[in-house]
Amino acid sequence: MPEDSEDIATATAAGERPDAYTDAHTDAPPETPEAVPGLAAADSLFARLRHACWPEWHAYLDHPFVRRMADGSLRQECFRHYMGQDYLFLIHFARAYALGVFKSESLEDMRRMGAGMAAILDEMGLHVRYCQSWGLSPEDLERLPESKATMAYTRYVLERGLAGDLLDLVVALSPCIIGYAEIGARLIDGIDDDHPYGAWIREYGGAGYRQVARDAVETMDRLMVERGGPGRMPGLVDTFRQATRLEADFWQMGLTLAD
Ligand SMILES: Cc1ncc(CN)c(N)n1
Repeated sequence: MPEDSEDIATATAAGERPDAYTDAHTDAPPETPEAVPGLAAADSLFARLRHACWPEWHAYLDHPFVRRMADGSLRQECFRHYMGQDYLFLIHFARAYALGVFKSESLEDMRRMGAGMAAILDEMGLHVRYCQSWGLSPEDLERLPESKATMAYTRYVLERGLAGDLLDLVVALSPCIIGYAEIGARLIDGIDDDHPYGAWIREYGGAGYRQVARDAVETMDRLMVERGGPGRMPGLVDTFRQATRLEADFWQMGLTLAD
């Protein structure tokens, strides 16, 4: 997690910056599931779901919001709107992890879900620091009206968790947790000290967040062994696809300042 609040205070929408994201993602789907370097093995459940939903995954990871954040050309207004909504989003995601504790059938799963909730609450420190640099308090953030994209995504995940079992819930959560680690890993390469979105990139591209994502990959695999079977795959793919589409919609909400 970045300690450097100057990093945050200088996060203004800069002009032209070198494009650090040009070879980030190809839209040609790989023939078989691929490993995600540093995050997931090719035969992991996450890699298989990512492969099954390749067009949606590509649209999420390579969204114009991400490209503009990478090259520094994203308008600060868009970033602020996104960060405010993301604060509300994370409150609901913390609730979803708490639901995961409730749905757990072993102490191991309870601990994992509890640790996931703690990681989400820690992540909100990034949002608080950014918003403080813009003169906003955490209370101001909590009072923001929730956008339709925030509501749609968070309620979808909570509903999957309520209607399904813990495996359904962790699959619904996975594009959020693991997708940002994949994006962060791509953006952090060669990033300048004065990058306008450096604090965000260092948060999601850093070792701490990568470990959170690795833990999520491992939990998914373990639950798939315990509760999965070939009959589960179509439903899990559907959940993963919907959550991934809702991630892309969330970027779009930031980019268009949608309410
Ligand atoms: C919308 C969204 N997706 C994912 C993350 C990373 N936990 C996030 N903060 N916001």
